[in-house]
Amino acid sequence: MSINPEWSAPGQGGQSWGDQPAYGQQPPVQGQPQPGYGQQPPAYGQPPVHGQPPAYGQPPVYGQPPQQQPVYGQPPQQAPVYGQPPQQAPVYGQPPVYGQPPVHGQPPVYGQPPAQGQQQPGGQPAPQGAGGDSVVRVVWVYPDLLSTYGDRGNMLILAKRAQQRGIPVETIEVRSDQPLPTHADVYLIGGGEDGPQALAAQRLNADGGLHRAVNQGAAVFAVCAGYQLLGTSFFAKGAKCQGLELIDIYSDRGETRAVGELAGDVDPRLGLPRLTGFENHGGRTHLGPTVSPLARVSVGIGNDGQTEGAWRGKILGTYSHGPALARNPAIADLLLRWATGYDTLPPVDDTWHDHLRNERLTAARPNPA
Ligand SMILES: NC(=O)CC[C@H](N)C(=O)O
Repeated sequence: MSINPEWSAPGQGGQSWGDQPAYGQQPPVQGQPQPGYGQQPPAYGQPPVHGQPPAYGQPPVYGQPPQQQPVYGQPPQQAPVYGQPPQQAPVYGQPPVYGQPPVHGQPPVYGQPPAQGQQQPGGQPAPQGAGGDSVVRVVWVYPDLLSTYGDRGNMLILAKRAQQRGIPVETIEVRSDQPLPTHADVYLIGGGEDGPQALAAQRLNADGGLHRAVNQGAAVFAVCAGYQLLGTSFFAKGAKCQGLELIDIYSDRGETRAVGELAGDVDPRLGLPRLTGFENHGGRTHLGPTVSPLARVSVGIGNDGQTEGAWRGKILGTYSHGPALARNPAIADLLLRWATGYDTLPPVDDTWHDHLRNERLTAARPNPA
């Protein structure tokens, strides 16, 4: 992936929301199936045997009534009867709603069977993540080098929120002396001190697995040191280090260390509530024209006191620890939607996340205007 060498100077470029398409309007990633009309829900378990009714949880067979995929915490819905019209007719031009069959041209909703008559032999494959099947695979990259302020929680929250929806999920922790698997759907990279951060960047560049995974359409969520090393360069222990060049950012050092609460209003195209987190970093990050800031800072420093984090496609970086996905569960759901191709996920109980968010956002002291 090439990076535009003519980056704007800090504070001049990449500071607007840019013209990236919003989620749901992203251009297709090469080699990735696009969810749409006539697609099947993800397959679970074994393929059905010819002449046998499909077992619970298996994909529907053409000519047989599709069965409802169960959703954790939801009562099973009645499967449509062959020869009978579906109970709810899809409405053209309406966004998909959980509990309704998929609409032509719209991504399907997790847990819904295709509507009767939409099932086509030889149709499009089911929406799926970069791993090529219905299991969402989450790799936690180098926890032996990059894991500060509870970054492990990001993996736990992501897995928990998948399980709560009945989405099969596999978590894989990959140490820095192991090759990085390239078949996963989401890669999590945590924060770290300068020395381990520099070593992690060297090893990730030598391994090449993260680059291959991104080219195959995997999502990346990176925090602090992990965020900095996604760019072209960063500073560690006073030395300029080569980054992964996966996004159009670079980092230098600030005059002071940024330590404390971090909050901001997220790029509206991502459809997320306010960002909240804890930051502790010496680096300052500058965005080129091909990435967008994740948020506009209202509390703390983030990239440079104005913007915080960056995103492009399915790569998202932030200075927010906390862990970030415990404080911002909507980001976890965004990653799950990117991984599964589903536009909508069933809601889950966010009571404790909301308590945490309210408490932290209330405690945070806004920057002077
Ligand atoms: N918390 C972190 O990940 C720190 C990142 C980096 N070492 C810095 O100080 O900027």
